[in-house]
Amino acid sequence: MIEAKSLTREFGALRAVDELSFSVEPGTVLGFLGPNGAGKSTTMKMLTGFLAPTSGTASIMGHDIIEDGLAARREMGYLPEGAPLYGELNVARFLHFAAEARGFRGEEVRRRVHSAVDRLNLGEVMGQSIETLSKGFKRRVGLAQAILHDPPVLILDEPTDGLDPNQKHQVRRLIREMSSDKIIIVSTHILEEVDALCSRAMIIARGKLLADDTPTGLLKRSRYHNAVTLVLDELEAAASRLGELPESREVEVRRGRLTVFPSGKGKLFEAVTEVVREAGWDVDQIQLEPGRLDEVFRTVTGQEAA
Ligand SMILES: Nc1ncnc2c1ncn2[C@@H]1O[C@H](COP(=O)(O)OP(=O)(O)OP(=O)(O)O)[C@@H](O)[C@H]1O
Repeated sequence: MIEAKSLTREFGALRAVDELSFSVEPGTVLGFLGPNGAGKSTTMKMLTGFLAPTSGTASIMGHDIIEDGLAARREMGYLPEGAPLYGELNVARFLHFAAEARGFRGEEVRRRVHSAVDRLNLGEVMGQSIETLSKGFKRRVGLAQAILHDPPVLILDEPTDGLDPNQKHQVRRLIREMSSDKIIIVSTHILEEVDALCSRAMIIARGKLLADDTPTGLLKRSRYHNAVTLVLDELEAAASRLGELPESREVEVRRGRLTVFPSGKGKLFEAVTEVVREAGWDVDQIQLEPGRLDEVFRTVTGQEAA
């Protein structure tokens, strides 16, 4: 498992990561979620040994990142922010080099590279230098490098950044496939990624851990959790009629939509559909809301935008 204990990093007067403590078990895809500058990349750099903590430490599969850094790094694959190093190398050469640096030799190097190339669909760019690749291919080469040695821990800094929708889907599927027995930490500011990928999410802002929950648990914190939203022509009439229901606490009309919030008494969705049927309104859409992550994110981080 991974265990971080009061992990802290200062840059001069700035405390980029502030006493972060958490533990993660295998079988988890943990999302680091936070606004720009929250400290996500800095935390990942400390876990992977690229940056020394100012104080605190962490252990990776029992190896302390400070006392036993090399053993800790052997257990990890790391996709840093941006492009892989050595832009002048072609993809095949870079991946062979990375496999050799991981200690593989001969046929095993070819087997490892072939398997990673296959999983990330890199066949067509093997002879191309990394610096001439599109952003999406660069990310996927970086990801191939991170999974070459099939490590139990993967630390992936914005793995889907720069990918088109098809590639995003493919990379998320790969991460999910690998997740059953690994610890995978991904950083993102894409909220849909949390829902699509993560079994647990930590919201970080200004270096501090502000929430640590499952995606469903985060959605439950939303004021829209279990609210009912309707799109219909008779907005005003519906707002006043539905606002009187004992099952409703409040109604909100925004951008042509009417949302009814639950009072906690009885079943709101059933009560609303009953009134709609009786009144004979022409309803285009009706939805029981799971909750809205963007609103939870704004509330938790106290900021306006993700
Ligand atoms: N080497 C450095 N020197 C000085 N300040 C730094 C350094 N690296 C990071 N910082 C600062 O530390 C804070 C946290 O940065 P970090 O890159 O960890 O944030 P992040 O959550 O990954 O943001 P983003 O989502 O934009 O990648 C920021 O204010 C950043 O400017």
